[in-house]
Amino acid sequence: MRIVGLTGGIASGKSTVSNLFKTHGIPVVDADLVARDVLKKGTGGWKKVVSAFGEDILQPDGEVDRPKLGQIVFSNPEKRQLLNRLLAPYISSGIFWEMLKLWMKGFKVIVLDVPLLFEAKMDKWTKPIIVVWVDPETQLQRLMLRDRTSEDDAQNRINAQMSLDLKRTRADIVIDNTGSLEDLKEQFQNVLFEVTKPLTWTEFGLSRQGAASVLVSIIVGVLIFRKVYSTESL
Ligand SMILES: CC(C)(COP(=O)(O)OP(=O)(O)OC[C@H]1O[C@@H](n2cnc3c(N)ncnc32)[C@H](O)[C@@H]1O)[C@@H](O)C(=O)NCCC(=O)NCCS
Ligand SMILES: Nc1ncnc2c1ncn2[C@@H]1O[C@H](COP(=O)(O)OP(=O)(O)OP(=O)(O)O)[C@@H](O)[C@H]1O
Repeated sequence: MRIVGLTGGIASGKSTVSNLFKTHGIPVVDADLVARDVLKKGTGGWKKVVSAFGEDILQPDGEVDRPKLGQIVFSNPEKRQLLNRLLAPYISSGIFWEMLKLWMKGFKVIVLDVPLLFEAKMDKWTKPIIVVWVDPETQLQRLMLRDRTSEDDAQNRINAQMSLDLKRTRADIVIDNTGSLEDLKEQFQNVLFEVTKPLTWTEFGLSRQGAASVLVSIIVGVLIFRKVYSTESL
């Protein structure tokens, strides 16, 4: 199985690119959605976060008040690191289960959309790594427009991540999303071509079909060995 890493900065356009992959039949594991699930009321992640941050971060219905928690962690690096530490094990196992489901369905190429791919050191599991880059001013404007936040809040969120310029140096493929959606779709065609190239032997071995071939080869090998051995001992 080929595990493609998709990352970038906040509001750089990862979800927009993810949607393009999905419309071309390539499944995407979205780390933001996994992170939402592990923070739902009553889950292990929720319990850890409530005991560390207190019940003040809860809405009247007991769910986490996400904007409120966001205000706290995006303006305070220590609290952000604490939240990351508490949720990281739940997020990684959530991503693993999503990948396993896709593996069992027989998908040969999947995309992991993880905003913190480098920060969480998950880049070592993915190849190629795609970074969706955007120029800083466009990023700020798109973030403020999408989340209807102030410039200060938006800048805090941007500063909470590794810089996009650094991320692009660690990419195999860079998508420059500063232009229009049409520009993006044009670049995406080349990306799709790269990502859907025939699998390498290692990638094939990691796919369900590859694992099944290895298993069948082992069974056939054992049967031949037993046949040869039993004829020889006659
Ligand atoms: C703080 C929370 C509650 C704020 O929720 P909110 O709904 O406002 O934002 P949302 O989850 O949609 O995230 C939006 C974007 O913020 C950025 N972001 C989220 N968490 C972090 C973080 N810990 N550090 C840096 N950037 C982050 C990502 O680019 C993400 O795409 C939420 O982001 C959260 O639980 N974060 C910790 C979990 C995490 O690390 N998520 C990233 C998945 S790898
Ligand atoms: N090329 C583009 N032209 C104009 N607007 C765009 C373009 N690409 C994305 N956008 C808009 O910019 C905003 C951010 O894009 P998107 O939500 O895809 O970013 P993201 O990287 O997934 O963000 P996050 O890290 O918060 O999940 C969205 O409102 C989206 O519609």
